[in-house]
Amino acid sequence: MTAIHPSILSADFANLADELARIPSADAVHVDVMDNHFVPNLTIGLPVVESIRKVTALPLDIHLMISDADRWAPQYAQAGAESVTFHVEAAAKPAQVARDLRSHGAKSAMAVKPGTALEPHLGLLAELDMLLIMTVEPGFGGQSFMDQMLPKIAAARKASDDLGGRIAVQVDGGINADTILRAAEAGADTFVAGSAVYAADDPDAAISDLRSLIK
Ligand SMILES: O=C(CO)[C@@H](O)[C@H](O)COP(=O)(O)O
Repeated sequence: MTAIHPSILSADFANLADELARIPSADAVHVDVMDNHFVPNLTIGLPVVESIRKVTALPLDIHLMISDADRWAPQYAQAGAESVTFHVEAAAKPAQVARDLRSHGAKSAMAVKPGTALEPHLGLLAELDMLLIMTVEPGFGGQSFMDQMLPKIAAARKASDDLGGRIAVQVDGGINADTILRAAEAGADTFVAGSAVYAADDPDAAISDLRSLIK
């Protein structure tokens, strides 16, 4: 099973309800929360996520690019997110964060930046439902896919398969018609696409086009 999660980072933030209505076939909406501390960019926080929850029936896939994930992550689960991704680099007790997310009814996911090795953190897999392999430096949309992350995607796939394939392998950054197949062949099954979807005249058609490339 594969899934396409459009990132609203490339959408019009002044018209989010309309922008969400343009992607009815998305498997989930990817919401990038940035604090200008963990990453050098500032986007939205909890109140906006709560408002988004009210205007779309699509599942919310929250990607926290914020410091102190231990404190904030559970609140996004309480806001109705289907999944909450925290960065392992930003969590003091990642296993506890993952448990907290699940206890609030959300899937728990852990992200690693391009420079962060995956192996030291594989002991957390039992607490996780998804691994996010960043394929750009987090912070901005419209960057180029880092091919050097392909082995890390493959390692995440193997780690998931060793546990029966239960854990989704998400990729985020530079996913478009030129790169999605490489990421899929390396083992990714969940694809975040921002500019490739929202720069298109018809974002929902762009989702279909991406889907057709990995079928
Ligand atoms: O988390 C991030 C960026 O840090 C992403 O979710 C971007 O929004 C993806 O945008 P594109 O690379 O697809 O334009």
